[in-house]
Amino acid sequence: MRRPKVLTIAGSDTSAGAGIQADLMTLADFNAEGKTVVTALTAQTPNAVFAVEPVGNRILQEQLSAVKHIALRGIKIGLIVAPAQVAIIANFIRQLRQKTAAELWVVLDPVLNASAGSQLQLPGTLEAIQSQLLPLVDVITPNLDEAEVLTGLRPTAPNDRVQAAMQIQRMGPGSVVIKGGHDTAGHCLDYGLCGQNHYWLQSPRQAVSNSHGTGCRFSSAIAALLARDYPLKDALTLAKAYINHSLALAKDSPEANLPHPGWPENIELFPRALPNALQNPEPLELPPGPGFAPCKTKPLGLYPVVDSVDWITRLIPLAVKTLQIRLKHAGPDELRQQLTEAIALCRENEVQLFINDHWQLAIELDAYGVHLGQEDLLKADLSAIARAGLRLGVSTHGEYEMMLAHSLKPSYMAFGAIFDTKTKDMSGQLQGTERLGRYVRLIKNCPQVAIGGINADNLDSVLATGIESVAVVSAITEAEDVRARVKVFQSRLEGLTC
Ligand SMILES: Cc1ncc(COP(=O)(O)OP(=O)(O)O)c(N)n1
Ligand SMILES: Cc1nc(C(=O)O)sc1CCOP(=O)(O)O
Ligand SMILES: [Mg+2]
Repeated sequence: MRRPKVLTIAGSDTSAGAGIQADLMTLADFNAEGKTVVTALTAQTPNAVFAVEPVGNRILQEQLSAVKHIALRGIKIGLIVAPAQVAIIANFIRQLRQKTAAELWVVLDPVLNASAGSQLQLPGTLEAIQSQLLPLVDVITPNLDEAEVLTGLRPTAPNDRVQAAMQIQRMGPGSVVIKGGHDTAGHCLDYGLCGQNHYWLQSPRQAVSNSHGTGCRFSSAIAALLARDYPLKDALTLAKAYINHSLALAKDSPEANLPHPGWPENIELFPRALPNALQNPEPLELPPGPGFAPCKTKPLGLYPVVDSVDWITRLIPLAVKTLQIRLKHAGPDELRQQLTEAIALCRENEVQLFINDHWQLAIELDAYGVHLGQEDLLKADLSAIARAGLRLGVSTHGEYEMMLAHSLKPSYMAFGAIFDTKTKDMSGQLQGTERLGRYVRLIKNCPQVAIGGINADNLDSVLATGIESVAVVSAITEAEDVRARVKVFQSRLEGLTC
């Protein structure tokens, strides 16, 4: 799917800073093809609304009929001005869902804040949205004012944000994103309740004289990204980076529209992912001191991940310089014995050996490095790993996890799973080469490794992204001729650095 089709159902804004005009430009920035259904005409500048006129029910219905045959992957809903409009739109979504088995994401930007709401909406619209539309919505993106209108509680503190999101979730939407753009602290804290998972994103507050249209852009970006099969946590991360970029480029004029800056490509403008703002409203802290030791060999090159000392013994004579031992089923005695042998063998042969998961043993046995997944990362004593001089490699699956890992300045970051793999269930976490290319361009000063489903046949497409190291399991361990397979990988990877 190159350019998924996404419909925006919203009001027209004469200033083009918000509404359907801003939605279309945002959808284009995220490579989605926009379709439009107009709910109202407005006459406005970035800072004043002069007139709002709802379109009649018949023309609203006709517009929806005209797009109902399009294979839509996403719908973004913005301004709705009358209860009758809510009923027509809800009916349209119900019919579309009945008609097609394909996934259709519906994102609602509720445009409900008390002051604008009183100017823009007819009485009964809010109640109609709550009773008829919310049960059909996948993601709702209220700001603090709108969350307060929906729940009666202003969710200022992180815990209130969770409570408010849960309350809104009970009204129907599977996911609730409470935007922190109106936070008064030095940072904005955005919170996503996605099913039962909690995601927190922190960005420095940017004071601009006109932030008109940020809500429209944010929700349109999310709709486009969901339509492109991004998981919601990654869509949030990218949508926030987009808003941050737009605000950073804003002209200091109340009349100037915020720019549409294109796909986010500057890591400095990405939000920081916080593991759990309830326990700790700060980003994961870098361990004090010099941080994690760098890897000696850069790039890591071919990086086989194996499950025994036997495999390490076979691969060392083939000039493999980076290895990982990944033991998932060994009991404590066998684990200690295998790791002790593997570490000694690799040290003797100047091979960089990473221990998967078992960071305490890795420290105790003075290993070269450890590799941790995101969940282990939150439980591990990162300062102890850094103090002991061990390298740290971190798994990431998408932009949200990438931002969590990036704040730690690890010795390398792994991006996966690039392709489907039989070695581990990675469903819902496949990245593909287009996304891999974006990670490679974003992360400038940390060695990078791609993993997941990489084999001799698809290696060229992986290397075309600019990645210089690949971690593989089955491509090596299931090769008929291991020596020949290692050579294939080595020659293509070495070719990159010649
Ligand atoms: C290089 C590399 N990248 C990713 C992984 C996956 O690690 P993790 O997320 O900890 O999952 P398990 O390997 O423990 O199943 C890896 N091992 N190596
Ligand atoms: C262990 C593992 N971790 C992944 C991740 O994306 O984090 S993918 C993966 C399996 C890699 O095996 P193969 O090379 O056989 O596909
Ligand atoms: Mg692990």
